[in-house]
Amino acid sequence: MIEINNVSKWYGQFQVLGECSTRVEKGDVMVICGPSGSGKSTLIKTVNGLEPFQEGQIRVDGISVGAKNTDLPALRARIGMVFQNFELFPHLSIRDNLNLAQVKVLGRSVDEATERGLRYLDRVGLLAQQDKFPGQLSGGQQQRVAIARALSMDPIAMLFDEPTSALDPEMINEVLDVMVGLAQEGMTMMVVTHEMGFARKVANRVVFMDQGRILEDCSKDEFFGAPRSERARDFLARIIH
Ligand SMILES: Nc1ncnc2c1ncn2[C@@H]1O[C@H](COP(=O)(O)OP(=O)(O)OP(=O)(O)O)[C@@H](O)[C@H]1O
Repeated sequence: MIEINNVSKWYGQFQVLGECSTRVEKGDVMVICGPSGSGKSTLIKTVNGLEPFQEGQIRVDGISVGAKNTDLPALRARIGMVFQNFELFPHLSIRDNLNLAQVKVLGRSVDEATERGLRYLDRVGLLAQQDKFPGQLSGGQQQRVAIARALSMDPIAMLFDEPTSALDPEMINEVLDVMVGLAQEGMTMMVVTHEMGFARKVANRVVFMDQGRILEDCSKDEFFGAPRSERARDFLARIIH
């Protein structure tokens, strides 16, 4: 469903991604982990066209990403993305945050968009908040709205870029619980996270990155059991106590 082939990217002389290749099949839950600055966010953002790259190819459900004529709105309608900082529109109500892209990108009527948006808002437990504005919600609630907004576009896959790292500790689980539910329902997911508990619980694949390279691309059991690279062993030793 998502195919990343030999993708390289440079900022000037600095190579942020080096010949990265991996594949995500339907129903995969891939956790991407690695030290700070290893290129995880950059890699995930190349998948929906947010980060251009100089070499390699990416294909998402048959759409070629990075090619000059990529249909970015079509791509982003198929792939849901959830960011560290929620990226909700502060001046719009929660209901309108959920409606906007459905109406503008998918051409749904406001009634249809509202009906779908509220269904997903209910699913993340926030139906009662529909008239509020993002600033009136907690960080964990805002992130759940961001997930509901992405789901209301009927994505074929969801990308999560450190979705809990801007949250206070007591709010992390409410967001992870929604993500665990999605994974268990079979949603295809790529998740950049430091939450190794989440990875152990629901990932079926783990990619470990270091200095822009993919050093491990294996099953969860292989990764947590016996990672091949010394860098991954060091990383696990440092983050798992
Ligand atoms: N616009 C930019 N210009 C120059 N360098 C950049 C730019 N954006 C990111 N980088 C660098 O690219 C490297 C990879 O960044 P990236 O955010 O992808 O890493 P990451 O693994 O997601 O890190 P973290 O876990 O800290 O979020 C870092 O060294 C970062 O400083």
